[in-house]
Amino acid sequence: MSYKLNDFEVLELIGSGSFGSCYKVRNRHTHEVIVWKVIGYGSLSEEKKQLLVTEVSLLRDLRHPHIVRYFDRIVCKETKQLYILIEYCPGGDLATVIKTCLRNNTHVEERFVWRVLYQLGSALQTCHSWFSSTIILHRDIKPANVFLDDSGNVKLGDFGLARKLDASQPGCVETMVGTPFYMSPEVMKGEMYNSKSDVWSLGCLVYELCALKPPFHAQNIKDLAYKVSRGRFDRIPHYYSDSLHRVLSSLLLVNQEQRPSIFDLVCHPVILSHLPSVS
Ligand SMILES: CN(C)CCCNS(=O)(=O)c1cccc(Nc2nc(OCC3CCCCC3)c3[nH]cnc3n2)c1
Repeated sequence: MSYKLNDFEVLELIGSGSFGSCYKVRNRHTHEVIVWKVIGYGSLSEEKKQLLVTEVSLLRDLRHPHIVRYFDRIVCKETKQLYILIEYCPGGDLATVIKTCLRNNTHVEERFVWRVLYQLGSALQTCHSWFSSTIILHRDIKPANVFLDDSGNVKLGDFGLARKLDASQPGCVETMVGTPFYMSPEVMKGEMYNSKSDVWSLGCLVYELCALKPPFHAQNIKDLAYKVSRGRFDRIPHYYSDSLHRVLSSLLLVNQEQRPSIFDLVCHPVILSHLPSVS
């Protein structure tokens, strides 16, 4: 079914990003609450228009319980705006969770950390799977791109920088993308971004969820690159278990050959042992 703008009532602005603005809207007929991202494409460069087309086409292909669901898009030629209709996540984003912990001097429960690790790992497994004959690299995994539903489950969003890799030419896409603090050693060295770079970023995100700061931080990209290349970081706080520290240390191995794939991660016995028992 294709929608019209008038099928929706705007409830509130959730926030704005480099792409445009994000609104919470209600379907006037079904009363379903969703999000629409409004993107003005009139002044976009051809490259940015391509990024936009990429995000929409990727989201349409990706169906997973831990990836925000894409519903449809509406093009308004008069105003040169694209409305991307996406699943609303009432729990907000992990960036807000981290800020709240810092403000209240609290920390995230280990049970939740394992849940985030497994759920984002299974979302990335779908992206990195070959069955769809392409590999999708998210390339901008960060707390502000991970949202919570109303049951405390996480959903990976914002595939604006994602890229499809043709399975016949496996491996890589261009370099130097994503959040600098989460940039992997290989990307810092100017090598190609690949699926193990997403694994590194996942390790940085889960580390930050525990320590409330990224594993590698510096005042400038040169010092950051040096720290990342050495791969040394403080242990997560001692109220988190050694097994969690060991799993995070494996995701943050400088040598990408030694770093587990997303498939290794989601099948790892220690991850599976922390999943809620099915009653
Ligand atoms: C970076 N944040 C601190 C911004 C403050 C805004 N609060 S928040 O923590 O995101 C928040 C609060 C309440 C509900 C939601 N739900 C939500 N938000 C999305 O995107 C937010 C948008 C992302 C790009 C930058 C602007 C904000 C969704 N995208 C798909 N489903 C979405 N569901 C988010």
